[in-house]
Amino acid sequence: MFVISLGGSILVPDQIDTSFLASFRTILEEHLQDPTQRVVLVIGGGGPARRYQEAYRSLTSSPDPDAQDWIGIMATRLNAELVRQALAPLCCDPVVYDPTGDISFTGRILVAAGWKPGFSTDFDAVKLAERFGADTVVNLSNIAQVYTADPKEDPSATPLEEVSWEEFRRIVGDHWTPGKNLPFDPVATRRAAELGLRVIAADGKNLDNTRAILAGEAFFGTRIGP
Ligand SMILES: Nc1ncnc2c1ncn2[C@@H]1O[C@H](COP(=O)(O)OP(=O)(O)O)[C@@H](O)[C@H]1O
Ligand SMILES: O=c1ccn([C@@H]2O[C@H](COP(=O)(O)OP(=O)(O)O)[C@@H](O)[C@H]2O)c(=O)[nH]1
Repeated sequence: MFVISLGGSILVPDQIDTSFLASFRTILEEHLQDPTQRVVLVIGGGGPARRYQEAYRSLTSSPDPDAQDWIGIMATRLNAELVRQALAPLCCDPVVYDPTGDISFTGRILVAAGWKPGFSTDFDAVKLAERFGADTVVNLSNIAQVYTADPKEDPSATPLEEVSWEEFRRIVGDHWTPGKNLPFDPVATRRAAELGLRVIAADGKNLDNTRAILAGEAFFGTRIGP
């Protein structure tokens, strides 16, 4: 079973990318033609999460980090409900909010969203991988590879094919900031390292590449961990 963490920037960069969602659904349908496969899909908050968090920050002199996170969580839940309904009948269980709670997984795809403050949906994806015994989280976002530093801030940053958890922790740091754009969040990184999970980071818009990842074929991206 794959756990896929679908970055909000792919699904809802600003407006909802319905043509992306339609193509992504086709990829999942193809993958699930193999009756032994199931997929857990964790949905991020994207543009709306950042916009609503920014609005809140502009309205208060000392913004509360948990309040910002709750606003982001609600954006992930709205996005996830759209995905769940769009994937019916492959997905017939309610959207998962608490990855450690009671979970009904009777369909072929389980859709999950944000849980509680302190991290991003990357951590929820790690908890779900732990819960279902998956060894790989596919992290689809707006970057094709992880770089040695944020390429938007450091023009000398170079892309990585593979990176150990130890090295990756040095890149993303240890501190959580609501709404922060990172290839994989620091809290999720800590837990994934403890579990010895493998994370594949790849460009979510490249659907051929996503198909290759799910098929176990050669792909373009970064392997984090073992
Ligand atoms: N070391 C790094 N390598 C690649 N991207 C990085 C790095 N550090 C920070 N980033 C930023 O992380 C962003 C990807 O995260 P994010 O926008 O949150 O994706 P998503 O919403 O798809 O999950 C990139 O746009 C990039 O600017
Ligand atoms: O379990 C969760 C999931 C999300 N968030 C908040 O919701 C925002 C949007 O989620 P995420 O960063 O995963 O979305 P993406 O980066 O994919 O757009 C995060 O920045 C957090 O502020 C949270 O607090 N707890």
